[in-house]
Amino acid sequence: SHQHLPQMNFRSFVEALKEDGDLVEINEEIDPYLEVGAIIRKVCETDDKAPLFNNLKGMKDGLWRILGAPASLRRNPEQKWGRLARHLGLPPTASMKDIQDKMLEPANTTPIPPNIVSDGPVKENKLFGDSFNLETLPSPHLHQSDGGKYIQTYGMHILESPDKSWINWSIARAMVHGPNTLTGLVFETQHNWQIHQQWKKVEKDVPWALAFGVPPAAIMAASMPIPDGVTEADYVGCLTGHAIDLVKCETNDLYVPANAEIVFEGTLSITEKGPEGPFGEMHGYVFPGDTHQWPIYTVNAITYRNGAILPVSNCGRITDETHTLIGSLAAAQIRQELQDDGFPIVSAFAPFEVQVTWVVLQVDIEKLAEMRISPADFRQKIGDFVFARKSALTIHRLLLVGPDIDIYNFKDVAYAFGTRCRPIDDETFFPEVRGFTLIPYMCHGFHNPRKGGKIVSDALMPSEYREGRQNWEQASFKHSYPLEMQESVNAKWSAMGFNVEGPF
Ligand SMILES: Cc1cc2c3c(c1C)C(C)(C)C[C@@H](O)N3c1c(nc(O)[nH]c1=O)N2C[C@H](O)[C@H](O)[C@H](O)COP(=O)(O)O
Ligand SMILES: [K+]
Ligand SMILES: [Mn+2]
Repeated sequence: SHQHLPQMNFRSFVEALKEDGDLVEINEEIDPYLEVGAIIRKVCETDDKAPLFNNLKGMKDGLWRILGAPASLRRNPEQKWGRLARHLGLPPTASMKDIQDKMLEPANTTPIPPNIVSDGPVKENKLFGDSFNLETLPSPHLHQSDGGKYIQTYGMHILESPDKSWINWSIARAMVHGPNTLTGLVFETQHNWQIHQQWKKVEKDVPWALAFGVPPAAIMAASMPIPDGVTEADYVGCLTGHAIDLVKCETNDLYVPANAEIVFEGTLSITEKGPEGPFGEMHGYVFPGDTHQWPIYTVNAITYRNGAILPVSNCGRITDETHTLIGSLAAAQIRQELQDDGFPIVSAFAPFEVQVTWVVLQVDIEKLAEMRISPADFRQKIGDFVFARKSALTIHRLLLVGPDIDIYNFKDVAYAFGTRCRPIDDETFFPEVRGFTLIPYMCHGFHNPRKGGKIVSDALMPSEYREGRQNWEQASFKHSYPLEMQESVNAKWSAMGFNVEGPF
């Protein structure tokens, strides 16, 4: 198949999906009120092709088409992660481990700063002041009980620290608030919150840009909790091997990807707030009427490409971008930080079946045995380290497993959790650490919504701690029969008349 260069722009990414047969173009008129959302939601729940809506009710002056489910799953098990792989120029058969390893390549390497250009496709059309109205643009109303039209679910917020030492790119939701205003989450410990705090100190509203349809490698970095102070643009340069082209905004001194589909330019208020939410979120719930006050973004200008495409993530029940990206990339970053601190962790993944509220950590049991550490001490050390870090903001359980478990296969994870982790005695509780309020058992549960509710569950067994080995065999086809027996049975499987399908 075509070996794609790292996707340096959103359009070639959409073309790659089309070439892969992973795109459904919808040219009949679709209503951005619920109909777009319903189609994207069904795509996410059935791992179907990405929908490209070319004819939205209310489209005007080329604003806008919509691409749904930009980084959700493919049904074909050989290409389960293909849509994510295409974000990074990896082959569509890449594994999640390949994708996480690729996203960690720039860690601890020299950054490749962006390339400043004077023009680009994103400058093909420009609207200023009252020549646009966010309330009449075809912004999608994604879930029936959402508090507003969530125009921003897969765009990239661009914020610069007052001292210009740090430019952060990140995804955070935002909904239409007025003709030229949005309200959106600015969540404590996130980098948009950290920078917002810095501008509060200098008592100035935050210069802001929101770029939609950015180079796919950029939106992956925007979704990843890379370290405080690291400029995502430099990280993306490492990721793709070449400097990313940026062009200056019309109305402020921020820079945006020159080939972005759409850019909003404006300010993020340090004083004004407005009603935001509820929103059908990453854990699969909407609590009708659950509206809160969050900061107001003011849009002063819109620039956009001809035929501009707005990418939309309609999140909720699995599987969508909040699972494939928030879970997987937080897990990758947690792995990196544990390894940098000398912990014997091989890989990490947030299972979709628990709406990415856990991270499963694969432990190198030979190294673990050399540490001569008790289970209680190891759990305490790991929990104290991880739960104090921003990268684990969204994670409430760490599950420790040995080498015979495929952490990307929940059947394997549940098998280990259900049989090797003795409730109470093999678990360590963390009631004092920062909690993730978005999880329903936090914000709508019985207890403190901001603190505690985190745990390390240990599915490592005594022989793994003491001898660095597993003193059992799985009673399974792969582990209870000599390899030649497995091979001979597999060789004659279909001839015997068994179903040729199957994971073997
Ligand atoms: C991929 C993706 C990531 C996020 C979100 C979405 C998608 C699709 C929404 C669909 C919009 C839903 C919303 O929950 N959302 C979201 C969010 N983080 C927030 O603080 N607030 C949010 O509203 N992240 C996660 C953040 O993007 C990551 O935590 C990232 O690490 C942040 O960047 P940084 O602060 O570390 O630089
Ligand atoms: K980020
Ligand atoms: Mn960041």
